[in-house]
Amino acid sequence: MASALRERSASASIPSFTADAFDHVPRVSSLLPLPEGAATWVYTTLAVVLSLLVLEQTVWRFKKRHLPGDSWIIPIIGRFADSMSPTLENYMKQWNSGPLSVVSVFNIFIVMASSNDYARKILNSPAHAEPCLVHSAKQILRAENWVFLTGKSHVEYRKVLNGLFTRKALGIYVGIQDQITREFLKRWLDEHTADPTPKPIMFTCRDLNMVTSLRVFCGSHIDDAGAREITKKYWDITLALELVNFPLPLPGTKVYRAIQCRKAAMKHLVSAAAKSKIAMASGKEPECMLDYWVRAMEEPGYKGRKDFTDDEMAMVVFSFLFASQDAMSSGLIYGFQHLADHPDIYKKVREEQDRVRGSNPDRPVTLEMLDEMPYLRAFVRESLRVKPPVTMVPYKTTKAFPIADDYTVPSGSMIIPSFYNSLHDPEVYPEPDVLNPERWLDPQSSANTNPKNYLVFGAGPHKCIGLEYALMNIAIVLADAITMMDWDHVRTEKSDEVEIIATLFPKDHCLMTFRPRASA
Ligand code: HEM
Repeated sequence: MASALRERSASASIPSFTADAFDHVPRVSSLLPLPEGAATWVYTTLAVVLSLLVLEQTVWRFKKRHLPGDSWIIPIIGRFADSMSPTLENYMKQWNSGPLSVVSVFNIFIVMASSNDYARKILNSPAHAEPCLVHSAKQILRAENWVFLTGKSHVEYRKVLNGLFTRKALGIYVGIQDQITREFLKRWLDEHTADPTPKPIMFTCRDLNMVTSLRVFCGSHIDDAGAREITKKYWDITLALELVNFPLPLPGTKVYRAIQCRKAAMKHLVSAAAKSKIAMASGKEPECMLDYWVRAMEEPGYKGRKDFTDDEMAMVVFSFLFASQDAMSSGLIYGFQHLADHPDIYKKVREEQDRVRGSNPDRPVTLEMLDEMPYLRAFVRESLRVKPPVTMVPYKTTKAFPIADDYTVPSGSMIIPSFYNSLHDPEVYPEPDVLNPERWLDPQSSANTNPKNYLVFGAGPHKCIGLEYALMNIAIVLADAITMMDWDHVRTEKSDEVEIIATLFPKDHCLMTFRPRASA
């Protein structure tokens, strides 16, 4: 008996690899009561899924090569969770991990370029990379929008549109910007007089900016109800501007809601373009960008160039709203916050305003007056440098892009030049986090002698077309606000934290109080 037990336990502890040895192990098929055909299907599916997962990791490693980035990726979604709630700290970690680094989101291979040289190389290599903006941009703007054009057709389009931002054109817009700003500031003052508790200026600034844009672009060709509808719905577009969205624009998704907003806005913009053509044909004076554009198309020198349909004009105006609303709002809000937090700078900006406006604070702002405000212009430039509204612009490689001697970005990848490190380079901007408008006042300063670092508006063939308009508008709002009102920023522990909603905003949305100016 004892020897029999010994024999049995020995054979049980070290089974020999014969078919018999597995006789006591229940067969998998007996655990899963599947008909034989279905079992084959399940095994095949499992094998295919497993192979795809292995393939996914292998492709990732193959593309990544030696660049900093995850050693393996979360299957299918990759860093989707991070892209849903991006933080500046996470981005900075990524940018500081190397001049080129990689991430994967929904199997989109993404190369981040953080150095000035690589960022500029991407922006200036139209043969290898073109802007794709965020993932949802084509769905929101429509794939045929001019901003997606490349090469010769993009150059031709831009040649016409550049004409909308000449000094002569800006001279028309400045009066509209000044007038709308004053109307809004009066309303802010009334609201703060009725209820002096500090209020976040996030949405007040967004509304001011949207109404200014609509009136500059479309004048009275959009009625107040239309302007209100676009202003109200536009937030849905901002929310959809994540780096990578849920792939399908199904009802209920952010991209779906953004598309509905575009449709509503386009209805008003197409009608505005048609009304502008009628107004100009009847001999009226141009009062907005659309009028100015229609008039330019009627000039004899324009013959033979592209005629724009109402729909095409509306799509251009929509692209301007798309490109400007978030960036301008961010620039404005940080402009208010930075001025309020730096009383010495606030004082200098106000002194300059009083000097230029003399005894008449109600005198409408003109381009010539803005020329006499170098300190304000230096401040706006510096405020945008410290907190650049657009920290990066996604591009897509159209062919393999040999960006470095030891690395070629595969064709079809997303490649993202980031501007933050260029704009905070201590060699060019000593004490880069310090807000110092004076660095722009000395023509020999390293800030002025290294313009290639100032990437707030990008570079290359797609450099921001609205640059001068943007600088002018932020300057006018701050100039009017500092002339008409006294303001205080209520600092919270979140004032210096950054929230990324398409562009950068202070996390507490900047709590301000405004009072009528005590002394003129
Ligand atoms: C503070 C405000 C603004 C900032 C920071 C800003 C920044 C930028 C940046 C970084 C780019 C990408 C450049 C590139 O790919 O190299 C860009 C492109 C563009 N911006 Fe702006 N922008 C601002 C305001 C505006 C305004 C007010 C308008 C229109 C009125 C505008 C219209 C455009 C357009 C149409 C493009 C695409 C140009 C093209 O593809 O040719 N932007 N902007």
